Amino acid sequence: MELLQILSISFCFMFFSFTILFSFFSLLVFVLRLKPCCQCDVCKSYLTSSWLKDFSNLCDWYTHLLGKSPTGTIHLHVLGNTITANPENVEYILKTRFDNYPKGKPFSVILGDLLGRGIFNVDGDSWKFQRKMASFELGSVSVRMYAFELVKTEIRRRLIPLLSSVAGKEKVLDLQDVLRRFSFDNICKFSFGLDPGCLESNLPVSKIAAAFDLASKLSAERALAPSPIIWKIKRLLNLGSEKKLKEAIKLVNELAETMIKKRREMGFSNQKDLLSRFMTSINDEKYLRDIIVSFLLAGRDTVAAALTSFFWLLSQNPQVESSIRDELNKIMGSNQELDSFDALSNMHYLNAAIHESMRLFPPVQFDSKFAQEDDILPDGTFISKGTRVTYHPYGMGRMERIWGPDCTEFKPERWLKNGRFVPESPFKYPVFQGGLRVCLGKEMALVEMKCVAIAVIRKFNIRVADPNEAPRFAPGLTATVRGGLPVMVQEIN
Ligand code: HEM
Repeated sequence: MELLQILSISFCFMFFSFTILFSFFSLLVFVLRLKPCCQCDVCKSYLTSSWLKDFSNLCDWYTHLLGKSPTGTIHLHVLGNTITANPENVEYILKTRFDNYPKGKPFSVILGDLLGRGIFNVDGDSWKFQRKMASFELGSVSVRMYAFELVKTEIRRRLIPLLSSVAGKEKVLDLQDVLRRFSFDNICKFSFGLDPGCLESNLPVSKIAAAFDLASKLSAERALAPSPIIWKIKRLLNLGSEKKLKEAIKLVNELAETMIKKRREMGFSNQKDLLSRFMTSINDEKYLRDIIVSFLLAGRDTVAAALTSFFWLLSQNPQVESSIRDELNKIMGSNQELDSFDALSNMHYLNAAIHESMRLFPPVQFDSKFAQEDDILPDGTFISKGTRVTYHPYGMGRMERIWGPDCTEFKPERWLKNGRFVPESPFKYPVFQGGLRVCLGKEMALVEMKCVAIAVIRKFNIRVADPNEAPRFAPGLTATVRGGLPVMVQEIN
């Protein structure tokens, strides 16, 4: 007994000594890695957060710096991050030298606990395999029709009744929350054939949605730290935000496992959803869980973010809203509901308004890669091996040299030629990324956004409760407005 006690005391002593030594050593590495000698204004401003005096969003400050840079490229030395808003550089990174700019290990470590080996977090063969499977599924017309029907059902059964229930009642509704619930239900139905019912009229608390939100927020916050050492120590000691992250991921895992189990019980061989397709060729439960989580992330927050800023912009620009109404009246006549998928392709003005809205408010505001080898970007910027290279869709959408002097105005007309929508180069407008890893859900997302826009604009006037307040974003993997988007709803007679 005594021997056991002595052994356990010695073990505890050794464990704590090791932890303290490790923490001390890590702190030393952190201080050295911070490059305190970098006294440039940008780094000082980042470290002291003094940029907050002039800008309410980090991406607005970056946009300002990118606009001032003659090359459209800036450096945040303390983060080892080169940020560019130069379309030639973006094409070079995403297409020409794709192999030299993978997601890289630092990124996959930051998001690894949440995303595991899911498509967003891997390079090489594992990425190729998932991309091939998912693009086969998402690329076919029949699948888009299936998505169209699912979205229409969610609109008819849940979104419209919910908006009608608050219409004209002087009641403030958080539209961002409603849209997140809407897109969560859709992506779950589409990807897994299961309906979480988040947009039921009593707005139930969804454990998986809440755990998922917290996990993606805390994972994204890891990337904001000047050194990974801090969160790694916290993770090792299971402290603070890392403790919360671990708990949230545990819940996500449990619920994802339940989804896989349910799908198995229901049978998957004849189903149309993505999970069933993957289940026919993958037996590894952990891998299936990672795929599920990646698709939730891909399809939920992005669409909700895009629609939230779309309705904010419409409420600031009523002339755009009435031009959309005119187009809908012309194409749909007196029909309240869109009956044919093909009619969407004739709505050029609506398509232009949606693209224009994501130019100013891209759901993915920036995206980083890591250089495999030393390189020189087309604008002459030297990139050393291991550097984080970030392209910045938010900044790019607001660059005068790309979009002209009216770049900050919301003008769908800039996308139209003779009344027809004309797309832009994905490297000038990398909202869905571009090159070899271009978004696989782009067409589906556009269908979903158009269906919501049509249904809501034809039936309601949405007015933002505080129209003078510009969106302020919370740190996260996708753009999320702090405090949501409080709106008032009126039904059109
Ligand atoms: C407005 C909505 C959307 C936007 C703005 C958007 C944007 C993006 C961006 C920027 C990426 C690149 C991310 C990276 O590599 O780091 C991406 C990748 C991806 N997106 Fe989307 N997305 C949207 C909706 C969707 C939807 C609805 C789905 C699926 C149902 C989807 C599926 C994917 C997948 C699977 C990838 C990974 C592609 C790869 O790595 O090869 N996206 N998306």
